[in-house]
Amino acid sequence: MTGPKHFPRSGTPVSLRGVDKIFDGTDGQGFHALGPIDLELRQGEFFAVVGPSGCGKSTLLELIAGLSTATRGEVTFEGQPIHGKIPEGVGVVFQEDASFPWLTVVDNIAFGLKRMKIAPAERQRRIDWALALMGLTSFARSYPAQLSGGMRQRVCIARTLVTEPRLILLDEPFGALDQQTRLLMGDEVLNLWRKTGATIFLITHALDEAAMLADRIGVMSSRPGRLIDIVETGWSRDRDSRIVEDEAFGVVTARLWRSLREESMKSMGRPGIAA
Ligand SMILES: Nc1ncnc2c1ncn2[C@@H]1O[C@H](COP(=O)(O)OP(=O)(O)OP(=O)(O)O)[C@@H](O)[C@H]1O
Repeated sequence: MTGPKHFPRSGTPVSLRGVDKIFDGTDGQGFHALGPIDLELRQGEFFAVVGPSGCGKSTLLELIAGLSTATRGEVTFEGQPIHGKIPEGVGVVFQEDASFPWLTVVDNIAFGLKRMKIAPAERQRRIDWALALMGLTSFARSYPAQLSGGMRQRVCIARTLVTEPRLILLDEPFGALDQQTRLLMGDEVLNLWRKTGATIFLITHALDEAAMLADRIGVMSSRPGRLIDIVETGWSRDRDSRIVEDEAFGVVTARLWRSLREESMKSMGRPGIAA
């Protein structure tokens, strides 16, 4: 049982240059949600973004996913401008449990392949691989209601994985889960990241989650969100959730909090309080 085989090992999977997002405001004024943002993801890296509530994290992910269009600047995936739809090779997993309750686990996962013209044998290979990778093989015939929240989220990840994305976008995928389950789901994601070779872009409000999972962490300012710091964690590729016991983990989370504290207070309308 094997996963994707032919991933490019060099180049820039995602590039954002001078990107701003301005929504139409209710009073006729534009609502500057994001930017300007300049960012280049590295091939095969795990990049996380943290930032205060409402700073534009989901907006940033939607721009990369092709679900929204930049007002200014350019967003590219593997050198091609992104607009209008999710590019082939990109998979997205959202926060909410998006499994289909009327389908079994295996049918939920197969759903991700529906629009792709794939021969039955290859389909089955990918489904078996994703079931095994996400630890769902013995639950293949179960319905989502028979699974825990963590397992349902694994179904959603598996549904994305069968499309063999080269870039996986995760928007607070563990937000609804308890702390222990989140740490263990983090291990699952690190495992799939190693096994697929995909580039991962994760949005999270949890500093410990970002610190545990990512190679690099972008810290965003309060709205309009800009990148005010990029922290390199320096973890080895075979890390897992035990990294939280490491002294260096405390150093990374402390640096993130230092960068974020003032910005978080601004987003709560309380600049400088308790400085
Ligand atoms: N379609 C839209 N039209 C108008 N305003 C929007 C739209 N989508 C988002 N916004 C606004 O843009 C800002 C950024 O929203 P976004 O959801 O990207 O922030 P976030 O950092 O992901 O927030 P949170 O951490 O609370 O989930 C918010 O003020 C939000 O209300």
